[in-house]
Amino acid sequence: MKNIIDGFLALVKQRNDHEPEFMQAVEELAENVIPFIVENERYYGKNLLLRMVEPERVLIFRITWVDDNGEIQVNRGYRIQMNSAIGPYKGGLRFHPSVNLSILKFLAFEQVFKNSLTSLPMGGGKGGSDFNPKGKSEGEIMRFCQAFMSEMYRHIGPSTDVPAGDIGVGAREIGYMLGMYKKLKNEFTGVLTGKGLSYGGSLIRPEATGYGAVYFAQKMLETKKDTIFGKNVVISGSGNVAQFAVEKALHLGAKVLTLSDSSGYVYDADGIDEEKLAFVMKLKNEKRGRISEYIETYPKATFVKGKTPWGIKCDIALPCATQNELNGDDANILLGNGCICVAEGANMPSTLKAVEAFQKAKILYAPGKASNAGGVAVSGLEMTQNSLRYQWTREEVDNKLKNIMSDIHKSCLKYGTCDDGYVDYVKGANIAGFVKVADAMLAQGVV
Ligand SMILES: NC(=O)C1=CN([C@@H]2O[C@H](COP(=O)(O)OP(=O)(O)OC[C@H]3O[C@@H](n4cnc5c(N)ncnc54)[C@H](OP(=O)(O)O)[C@@H]3O)[C@@H](O)[C@H]2O)C=CC1
Ligand SMILES: O=C(O)CCC(=O)C(=O)O
Repeated sequence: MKNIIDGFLALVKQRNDHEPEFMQAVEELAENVIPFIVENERYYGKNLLLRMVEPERVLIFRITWVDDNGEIQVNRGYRIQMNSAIGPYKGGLRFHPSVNLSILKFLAFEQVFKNSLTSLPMGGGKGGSDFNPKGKSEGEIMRFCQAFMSEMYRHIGPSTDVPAGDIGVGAREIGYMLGMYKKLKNEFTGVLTGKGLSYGGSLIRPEATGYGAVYFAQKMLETKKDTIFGKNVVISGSGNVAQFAVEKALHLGAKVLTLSDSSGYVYDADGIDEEKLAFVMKLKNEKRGRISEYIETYPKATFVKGKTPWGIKCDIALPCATQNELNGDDANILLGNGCICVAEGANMPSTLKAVEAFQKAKILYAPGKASNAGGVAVSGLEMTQNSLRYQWTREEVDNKLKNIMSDIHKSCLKYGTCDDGYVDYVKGANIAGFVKVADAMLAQGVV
């Protein structure tokens, strides 16, 4: 089996050399899916995985815009239309200086299986730009978003490709992009999700990824007859996903000890409560400040510059910042400190070595494609509401989100429960995600 997997990975690497993040995501999936394909005649010999690692379409385009000093700026835009077997391409847009083809291809690849797990009819895609929103004025952000959409509108549509937010793209940016799309196409459709409530957005979409990750952690703990109540939780990031992971963890009676951004982390031994969370939301979403400013208002907390929070003793860790933010050494420190559960809010935040360590220790460990699927799931529900020209209540959407997270958890149990009872959530998510996409591809022929 190892030879088959190695041979497959060598072939993929040949075509995608210099794309380490993409290869990491492919390797993690291939380890589980290739043995499954070999054991199942229905999927064997059809080159399904080889087809899935090749994007259906990669769009790379120039974005030009004028900054506040009148200088012409040039950025690179991307949209990876990875797989449309089960529905229109669906996935976020990331605006961050680190954005490149490898990062967006790994995100688009993971999105295919994540979207499949939600059981909603959504294919997988991802896009973005190397534009850095930090320090930009409101006018610059708007002009950049308009310039981005002035090319992207040709390639998307409510039944073709439906982008949303990701790092650096929230409701503000989605609003500016929708405005431009509407102007160019002269139509009001649900072509983007994560919209504001007054123009077709869904209740609970901002909360969905963070809430969903905590719902998933809760489901994992239930398998051990445990709950999140009273647990110490360490969270990284302080953006959309992290903020609502804190909120739901607090609702369920946990104590949250940390938050972070790319400059370091804050540790608050007294716990980040509702009031402190409201401060962080204002700091990050309105003032667009740095997490280090937390200690100016809450001086009992400490700020640790340039470090990640994994050294803080906890029961549960929720990485909610970015890819590869938690390495093998971090994983061993968490395990040494008694951590029993890791649910990823971010996409691929744990390196392969970290995943290996969690699995070897047999703790509850959920990969992002399962535990952070709540965001795209509610995006799918936003698409449904747009098609119906209707808006469900907060409770209705939250209940649907809970049910979807619970069903994803069941799918992981179905395909990931080992002979000794240990649940390999990575295997479960990879195979469950694969099956639906593979069945659709088989039904649609070689296209
Ligand atoms: N939004 C969503 O619905 C979904 C998001 N995700 C994933 O969740 C993660 C967070 O996304 P989201 O909260 O939306 O994004 P935001 O832009 O709202 O927040 C990102 C957070 O991560 C931090 N961060 C970004 N890059 C780095 C880095 N290189 N090192 C350390 N910290 C970093 C940011 O700090 P700083 O401000 O300093 O850059 C910020 O605190 C991403 O992996 C994303 O792909 C997954 C599913 C859905
Ligand atoms: O809501 C969406 O369409 C995409 C969310 C996303 O980018 C993700 O799940 O990583």
